[in-house]
Amino acid sequence: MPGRLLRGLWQRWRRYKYRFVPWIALNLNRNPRTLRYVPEESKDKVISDEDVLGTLLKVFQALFINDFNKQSDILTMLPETVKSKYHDLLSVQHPRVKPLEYRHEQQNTFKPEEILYKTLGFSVARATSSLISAGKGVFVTRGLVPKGAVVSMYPGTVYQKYEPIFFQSVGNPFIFRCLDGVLIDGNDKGISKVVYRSCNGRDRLGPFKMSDSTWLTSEICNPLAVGQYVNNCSNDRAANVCYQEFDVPAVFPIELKQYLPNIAYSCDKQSPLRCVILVALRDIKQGEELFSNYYTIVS
Ligand SMILES: C[S@@+](CC[C@H](N)C(=O)[O-])C[C@H]1O[C@@H](n2cnc3c(N)ncnc32)[C@H](O)[C@@H]1O
Repeated sequence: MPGRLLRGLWQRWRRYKYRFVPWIALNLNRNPRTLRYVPEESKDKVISDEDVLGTLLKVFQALFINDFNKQSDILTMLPETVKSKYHDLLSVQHPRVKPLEYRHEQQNTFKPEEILYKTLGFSVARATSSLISAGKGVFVTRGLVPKGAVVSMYPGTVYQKYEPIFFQSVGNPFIFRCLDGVLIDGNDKGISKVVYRSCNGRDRLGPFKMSDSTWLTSEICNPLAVGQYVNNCSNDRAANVCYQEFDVPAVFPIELKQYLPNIAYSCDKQSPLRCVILVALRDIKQGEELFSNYYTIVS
């Protein structure tokens, strides 16, 4: 009898794909309604990888064009076809400025949040959570997030299952666990910050940055990279976003990698870079706080 019970518990634990380990240990019994069930791993995705890629490229391209006068080192290294694509995009967005003059002109750049709003029709930012003693949260500061939109990204260092994370994980509520056991450390302080910065420096290829580290500062270049601050839903605050994993394809433009807020802990070139994005589960209005579901059960 105890054997059957233990086996049952073990099977349930194996099916249980936890997201935030310390949080689950403390809160599972208190908040049973915050569990999210998905039928099988392959059905965990709410939107297609193509849609995720399309949105990221759209936002990153807009950020790149907005930063155009700071991108000259990168532009000189790009093939002519790619350069002319950006010049075309630039002339559509700034019709009165000739591309060659552009680098020398004082460009009127917009803030990244403004670019996000112009590109996707909404912006998001961190602020004190509407939940008592939940610290910071993430809010829709402008516009409307339509159902199915990529609303945020979960930044951080990506660890494969077998890589050492013990010291970074002690007392760290920002460790996110993917369905396949890959971990993402989204803490912007302490040892986690040092590790991310060091990996970011390691992977730089001349003028090409392979990831963005500005999410560790108050001047964020990629305005989507605030997903680690999204709080967990509760019995009276239903989840309005969910996590979705996304592996960056090999065809991802090298000049746009500077906006990816994730980096691999070890430089194993075999596996694609894992990112986690947050997708809106319904239309989310200006002023609303984002709530995700920290627990996912795959049955
Ligand atoms: C990934 S962090 C989220 C960001 C956090 N609010 C902050 O300001 O650092 C997870 C932590 O946020 C807090 N948190 C998340 N959801 C919560 C909720 N529904 N109620 C209270 N605290 C919450 C818990 O302290 C949890 O360990």
